[in-house]
This record gives sequence, structure tokens and C-alpha cells, in this order.
Amino acid sequence: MTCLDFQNSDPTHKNFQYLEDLATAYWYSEVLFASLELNLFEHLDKEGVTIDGLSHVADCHGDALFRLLRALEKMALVARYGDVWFNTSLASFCLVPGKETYMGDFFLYRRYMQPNWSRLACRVSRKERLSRDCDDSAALEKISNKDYRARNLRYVTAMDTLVKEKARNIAQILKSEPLKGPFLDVGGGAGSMLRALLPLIPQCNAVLFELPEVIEAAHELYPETSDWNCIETMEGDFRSHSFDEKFGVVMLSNFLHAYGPQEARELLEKAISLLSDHGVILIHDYFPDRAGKNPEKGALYDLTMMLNTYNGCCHEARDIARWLKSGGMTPCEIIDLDTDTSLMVAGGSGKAGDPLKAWINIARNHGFERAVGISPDTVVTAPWVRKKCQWGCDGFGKNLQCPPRGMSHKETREMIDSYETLILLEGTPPGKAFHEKLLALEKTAFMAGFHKAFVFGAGPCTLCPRCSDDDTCRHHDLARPAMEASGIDVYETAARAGVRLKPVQKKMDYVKYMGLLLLK
Ligand SMILES: C[S@@+](CC[C@H](N)C(=O)[O-])C[C@H]1O[C@@H](n2cnc3c(N)ncnc32)[C@H](O)[C@@H]1O
Repeated sequence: MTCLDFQNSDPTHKNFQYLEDLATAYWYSEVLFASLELNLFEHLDKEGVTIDGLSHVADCHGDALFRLLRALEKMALVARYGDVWFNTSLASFCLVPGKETYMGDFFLYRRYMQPNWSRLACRVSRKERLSRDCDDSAALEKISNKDYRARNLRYVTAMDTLVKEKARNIAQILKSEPLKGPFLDVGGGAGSMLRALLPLIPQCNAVLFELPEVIEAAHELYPETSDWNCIETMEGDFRSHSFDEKFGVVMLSNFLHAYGPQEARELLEKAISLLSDHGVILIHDYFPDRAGKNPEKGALYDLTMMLNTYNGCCHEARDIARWLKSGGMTPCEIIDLDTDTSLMVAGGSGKAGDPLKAWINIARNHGFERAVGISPDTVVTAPWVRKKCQWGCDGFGKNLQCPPRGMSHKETREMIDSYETLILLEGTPPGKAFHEKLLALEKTAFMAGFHKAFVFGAGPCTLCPRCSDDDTCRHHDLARPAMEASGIDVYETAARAGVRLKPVQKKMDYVKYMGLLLLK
């Protein structure tokens, strides 16, 4: 992440997500403050440390510490290779006590100002009620003790506002999925997910299953009979309730994160057991391991669950996919929404969503940080690129995949123009692992019927320590040309695709590797 999403926002395209990012901006600062308070950057700076080692020296709970580090990683303040965690250069420069460049105390000072921020409205307001609250140190306490019913209604209304935004996007993704009813929405809040999805399924009845107080609030929020067309509300606790019927679709939207892994898995298994033949499970949630539109949100949401619930946590999509598979639910697709959550579709046709978006998701599932669908004219080729290899790179002439060998920019142009759909891929070092991911993605595309699938990589070939002396590559099957070695202006191509690249300034700086999949 180069800057916070909302800082990057285009004033002409401000939307719901912009406001949601503003509303959760304090999560970012809390992660920074807590990490400074725990002295994590100091412990991480000496050399790489494992979670066990760090929890020992910093005296932390290993599980909670892992969740905090994962959020820091998404915010580009720590990095990990395998099991070993360390500071990024920014953290090492500014956040390690004792260094001349340390600024942690300054950032912590920002935190001391924070409690007063919660009184901003009453400070500004002339309303008597608010001004009184402003002087009253028990203001928050008073609010939290207000009538439970009113608070519950506020909570249900807030959830409903959010889910309405998501439901439109989910309906779009599912519009070509052949779903059959009846539809069960477990923990479905005030029912807006059902209102958005039911029109996709002809003559479908639905059950909104919720805790009694939420059902009561839902009817208060939606008092009209027409709001409940084809929707029956059913009160109960999903953990213990026994159902008399089977369902064609079971939706768990923002539900599993209320529970720890063991319970979440059992609840998912119960949901699977409620499906009729060929039934589909839909899971919509925040996933810490997804690199969607807002890659850090899942990890930050997980911390919110850690702080605000008994044992809630955002489960990784790959864990849920494993649970689904062992429950017999295949195929399982994962589609990132246009906002900050993702949708898992298990047991469906395997073709939910738009085909290009599906390939972008497949690319992300192969471990790329980002994947952007582009057309051939986004790729810029130029004669100067290979000349920069000749005058400026000490690898020139030493590698069989690098200039002066390989394709000229004209040959590359010709090749790229013979495709319609390309995917630009962003990853991280090490180069060998990046190359392996590219090859795996190319193979997946080929096996899926894209017979022209071909990848361009980044940097000198990493397959062998040294190329053979007889000028013949030992691995024509596995070697692929790098983008720049083929005359592609990677910086300009990335910029046109909306990916910011800048020259690496220092040795430990965050490095982005770019690759390119020619799909069809
Ligand atoms: C975060 S809200 C999500 C609401 C809605 N599905 C959405 O996506 O916005 C989780 C909902 O699950 C409900 N819930 C949690 N545990 C439940 C249980 N054991 N049985 C029934 N409902 C439950 C809560 O009442 C709450 O409304």
C-alpha cells in the first residue's frame, strides 16, 4: 500500500467506500500506537524474529500478536519471509527507539490527543444536551446505558445500511449463477440481502433466520408487508435450532466472523447439512488473506473483532475453502467485491461473476498482490528499454533470457497485439517464487482452455545459478522472458493500469515485481 485508500480517492468518484474508509481510519492509527506501545519495532529490528520469539521477548499472546503483525504487514510496516518477521525500511528508520531518526514518541503524542476527539460534536454544538455531555466525563457510559432496544435498533440499522451497499454488488456477481430456492439467510439482519438477491431466483421463498431482538428491530425498520414479500422471519439461535426443511441456497454474510475457528467450522458444517441436492453456500465476509480493493481491511477488521467480541475473528478465505472442501462443497470460487469484502460461492456452477474478474481472482488466489485486466494497447513497448539493459545493467549478455538475446520491442509488440485480454500482475520477491507463481498461473489458464496463455516475468531468469556455456537454455519449458528484457516499458504500462511504481531508493525498500499474463 503506497497511501491510505481515502487519500488516493478521486474527488469525482467519491462513494460509499470512501466514507466507510473515513469511518474506519482510526483503526490504522490504533495499530500503529499499539505496536509502538508494545515495542514491536525495536524487537523486530535486530534481526528477523519468529512469532514465538517475538511473543517471548515482547511478552505477548502469540495468536493476538500474529493478528496484529498481519495488519502491520498490510500497512507495509513489517514484512515476512517464511516464518520470520522484520521491519520494513520505513519502520526501521522512524519507529525504532534509540535511533537518531526515531519518531515514535511523537506519534504516541498524537494518541494522547485522541480521547478529546470523541467530543468533537459536543464541542461544536450549541444544543444543550450535547454540550452537557461534553462536560460530563461519564458521557460515554451514559450513552452505553441507554435503552437496549434503541441501541439494538441502531445496530441493526447500521448493519442494514452496509449490507444494502454490498448486496447490489453481490447480486451483480450472481446474476448468471443458476440458483434455486428456498433461500436461508443465517444472521441476515434486517433482510436487505434477501431483498436484493431474491429477484435473481424465480418464485423463490426465503427464511431470514435471526436472534429474536434482531427480528423485532427488522420489523420496526421495515414495517410494510410489501417489505417481506416471500420472506418469512424465523427467530432462534443457529447453534441449537433444528430446521425442518432443506434449502437451495444458504447465505452466511458477516456471520462466521462472530465466532472462533472451531465454532465457525461447526456452524459452516451445519449450514452445509441444510442444503438440498446441488445446493449452494454463499459466504460474504472480510478475509485477511484477500488482496481485494482494500487489501488491509480484512486484517484490520479481524483486530476489531478481537477487541470487541468474545472470540470473534475474521477467518482466512483459504481456511474456509478447506472446510468447505472437506464438507464436500466444490467448486469454491472467491470473488472480491468492488468494496472491501469478498464473496465465496461453494457448490455452484464455478462461473459466478464476470469472466475477466474471475481470472483476476484466480490470479490473486495464486498469490499475486494485485491483478489488473488490461487490453494490449495499455502495454507500452519502446526501443530504449532494451538499450537500458545494455547500458545500465551488469547482467547484460550474461543470461540467456536477457538482452542482447530475447525478443526485440517490435517482436514483443506483434505478439501482444495478437491477444485481446491480458492481466498485469503485481508480486513481491523472492524472484524465484514470483516466477513459480507466474508459471503456475499460466498452466492454470492453459488447462482451463486458454491455449494461448503465456507469461512475461520480471528481472533476470532465476531457474539456474548459471546459464549453460553452449548458448542453449536448459529449461525452455520453464524459462520465460522478463517484460523489460522484451522491450516493455514496465513503469508506463503499470501507470496506465493504475499501479504506481517508483524506483527503489534503498536496499531494504519495498519492491514490487510486475509480470504479465497474455490470456486470450
Ligand atoms: C454482523 S451481523 C451481519 C448481518 C448481515 N448478515 C450482514 O451481512 O450485514 C451478524 C448477525 O448474525 C446474527 N447472529 C449471530 N449469531 C447468531 C446465532 N447464533 N443465531 C442467529 N443469528 C445470529 C446477529 O444477530 C447479527 O445480526
